[in-house]
Amino acid sequence: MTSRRPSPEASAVNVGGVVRDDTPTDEVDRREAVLESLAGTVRELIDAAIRTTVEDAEVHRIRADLDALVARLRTAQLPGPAGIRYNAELRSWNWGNAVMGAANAIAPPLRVVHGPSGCHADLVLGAAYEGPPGLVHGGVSAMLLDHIMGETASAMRRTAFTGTLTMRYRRGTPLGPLRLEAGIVREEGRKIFVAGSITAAGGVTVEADGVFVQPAAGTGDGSPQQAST
Ligand SMILES: CCCCCCCCCCCCCC(=O)SCCNC(=O)CCNC(=O)[C@H](O)C(C)(C)COP(=O)(O)OP(=O)(O)OC[C@H]1O[C@@H](n2cnc3c(N)ncnc32)[C@H](O)[C@@H]1OP(=O)(O)O
Repeated sequence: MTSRRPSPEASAVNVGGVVRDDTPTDEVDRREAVLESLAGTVRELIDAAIRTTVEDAEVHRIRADLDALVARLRTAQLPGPAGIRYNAELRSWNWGNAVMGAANAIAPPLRVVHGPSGCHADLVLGAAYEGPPGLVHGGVSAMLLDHIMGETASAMRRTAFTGTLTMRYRRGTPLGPLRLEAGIVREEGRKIFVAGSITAAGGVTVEADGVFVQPAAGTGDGSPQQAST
């Protein structure tokens, strides 16, 4: 580990809940790739743990090995959640985010593409996201739509919190490849109305309407425009 790795304790300045961190962008990129690789393996671990059929004694041995690995990771830890950080170049990173955090193995993770008429994301959900047999858990569908609709509302240039999210589950969403889409319907003052959907091989499975609210001036999180997440 180099001494220039992201080190909030050393260089961070808290700005209203979003943390200024003067780690250079190339160092952030490097560290992000390292943590993303770890998260990918942990994601594999989650899937393997759900689907394993190895005998009990082997499960206990694997658990002991994993306990040792957890202890090694815990030798140097942030004091709390990862939060959102940004540097002077407005490179931002929120590695713990539940939906798109690069270091978060329970995030699918989502890679949102911004286009002229909204956002979309393609992803594949496996066994870790199951609700009804073979189908995506309804809360997971809501989480994914909340995120892509919120990111659409924010357009990477303003803060917008979810005020109201209304879901219509048209039919079961199968585990496997999915597409999320979201677009702004209209804006009224600080309110941004957004529509979103999940599409599987057979068509749309979930539709959502959301009202996202920009907090009144002085009550936002003080974050900058996000150059990247
Ligand atoms: C800059 C960086 C960008 C980064 C982007 C990265 C992507 C991030 C993607 C993240 C995605 C994930 C996103 C997440 O997960 S965000 C996490 C989940 N959401 C929250 O935690 C929000 C909690 N609630 C609040 O903070 C406040 O209640 C908010 C900010 C929502 C409003 O508090 P505020 O004090 O400001 O409100 P106001 O009373 O002055 O009313 C103002 C107007 O708004 C209307 N209203 C109020 N409440 C609601 C409501 N619940 N539904 C519909 N409408 C509502 C109200 O009628 C009024 O309209 P009008 O009467 O003027 O017509």
